Amino acid sequence: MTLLKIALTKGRTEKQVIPLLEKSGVDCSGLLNKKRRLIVSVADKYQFVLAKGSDVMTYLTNGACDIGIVGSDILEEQGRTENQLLDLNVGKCRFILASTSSFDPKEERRKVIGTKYPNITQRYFESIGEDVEIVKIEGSVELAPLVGLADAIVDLTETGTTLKENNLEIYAELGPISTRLVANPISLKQKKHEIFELVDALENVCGGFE
Ligand SMILES: Nc1ncnc2c1ncn2[C@@H]1O[C@H](COP(=O)(O)OP(=O)(O)OP(=O)(O)O)[C@@H](O)[C@H]1O
Ligand SMILES: O=P(O)(O)OC[C@H]1O[C@H](OP(=O)(O)OP(=O)(O)O)[C@H](O)[C@@H]1O
Repeated sequence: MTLLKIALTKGRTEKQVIPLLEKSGVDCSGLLNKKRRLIVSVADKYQFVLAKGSDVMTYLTNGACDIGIVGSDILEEQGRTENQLLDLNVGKCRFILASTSSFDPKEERRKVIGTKYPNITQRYFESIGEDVEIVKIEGSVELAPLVGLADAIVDLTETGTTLKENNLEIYAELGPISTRLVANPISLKQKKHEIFELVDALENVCGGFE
């Protein structure tokens, strides 16, 4: 049987995708009991490679995996939005510009923006004709305007709890995000049947692109 190698973003994405796989008929007990294992075979058909989100597309472009499951935030940041087969409609959140209540977006000086997403931030400010300085931060981005590291941040929000609990306000909406299934184009030719069997099964439970 042909094995489908799937680079799955570990952590939050993995937790949201496992129930979808189960609903589509894939027995995920191996994944649920994986402990610290990073490669898990499931149903003799799939080999899940548990990767960091920002590395998922590297496994695809280098031919190490056939399929990737990753947030559209990462695809947009990396400029790798092609070859998406399915919107899994989980991991839903939004890109926002946020800061403290004293932030004035109209103030005419070169602002400092803290973010994990420098390319998206650059594109957004270019689109509104503003030149900003971008400071790359790897996590807990909400800290930046609170400690004076940045005037504002571009980050993700889902429930709004993190912003609220840190007294931050939304100044602009930059677009929606969700988890996507992406194919390696070479695998799509070589393993077309296996890939579409999985895509069709998942599409029935997640709806696909709207
Ligand atoms: N608050 C959120 N609500 C819903 N989806 C989110 C949220 N935060 C992130 N995501 C989505 O889930 C993906 C993985 O997020 P996660 O927080 O696990 O990654 P991470 O910040 O890189 O974590 P780590 O550094 O611990 O690996 C993101 O790329 C994004 O698509
Ligand atoms: O609107 P909410 O539901 O509160 O979610 C938003 C938070 O979730 C993500 O952080 P994550 O938990 O991934 O931690 P991180 O700061 O280490 O990236 C994101 O960067 C926000 O901080």
